[in-house]
Amino acid sequence: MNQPPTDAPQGESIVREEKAQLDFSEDMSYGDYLHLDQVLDAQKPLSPEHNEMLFIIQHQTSELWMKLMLHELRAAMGNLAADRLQPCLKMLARVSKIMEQLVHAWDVLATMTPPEYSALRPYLAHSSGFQSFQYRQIEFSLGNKNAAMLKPHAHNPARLAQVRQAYESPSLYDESLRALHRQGFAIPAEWLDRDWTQPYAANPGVQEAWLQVYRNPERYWDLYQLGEKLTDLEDAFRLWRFRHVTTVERIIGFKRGTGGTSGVAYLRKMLDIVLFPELWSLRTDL
Ligand code: HEM
Ligand SMILES: N[C@@H](CC(=O)c1ccccc1NC=O)C(=O)O
Repeated sequence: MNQPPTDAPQGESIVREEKAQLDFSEDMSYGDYLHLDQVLDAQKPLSPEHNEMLFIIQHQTSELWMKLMLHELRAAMGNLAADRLQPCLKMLARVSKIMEQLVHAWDVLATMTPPEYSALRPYLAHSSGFQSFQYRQIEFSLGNKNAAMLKPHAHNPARLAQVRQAYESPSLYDESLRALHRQGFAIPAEWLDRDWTQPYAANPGVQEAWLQVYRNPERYWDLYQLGEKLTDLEDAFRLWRFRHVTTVERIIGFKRGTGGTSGVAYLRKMLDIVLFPELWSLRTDL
């Protein structure tokens, strides 16, 4: 067997030589800064099941990533509204990477088998991801508006106000069309100022504007990049929806959801949603 040379620094001496800070009786430590006492004390299984820890941590980490996604999305929309395209593009790239991270996260949850989940499912009562107020804000910010989705938050006025804010505000795509207009593209007036609570409806004038951008990328480089960043984001979101419904089917089959929906059939309907329609349809005409 290979032995390390006798004069090689060992663990204890490495730490000593590096002069690492070791006393945190007065100083702020790693755990203090990150409030790990709170974060790591927030997993409270209700069942005796081993697999409930996976279920809780999967959802809590997803909610943390969603928190960052909303933070970036809001800032991206602020930059877009102020015609600061470059910072907006950088933030949208991060949002898509977070979404990709959440797509890959399904691999961890998919290690849970149907009998493992069935054992802890009764403890979930009627709670469901359907009631995620951060998820709903993301959907609304991306333009998937639906008044019925406000109802699960009615019992919590502060949360309801946050979700309603996203519901009543222009979406990322609405802001993109306003940016196109400010750069001289003919966007129909009713698409520039409308009742933002209504879902977006595709429009030939909007498609024509994007077509001009995609036919002249060098001339409209920023907007062309914006179009592709939006496409990246919708692409990643579609993958997330697909992994969700497939993971759900392999774990609970066609059982009704704890949130009261039909389950897989409901989630499959969500696969048909198109957030940025002209960015997809223009490709046929290029
Ligand atoms: C065993 C794992 C899971 C199962 C069986 C499951 C099942 C379901 C079902 C059946 C629904 C439809 C609503 C209902 O009636 O309950 C739903 C919705 C939802 N789930 Fe999951 N889910 C799982 C994991 C997750 C994870 C890890 C997340 C990530 C945060 C998540 C987020 C959501 C969201 C956001 C919705 C609402 C979707 C929408 O309205 O479009 N779910 N889930
Ligand atoms: N809707 C799921 C339950 C569920 O998945 C869930 C329950 C509580 C907290 C988060 C959940 N995740 C996503 O829907 C079910 O029907 O089994």
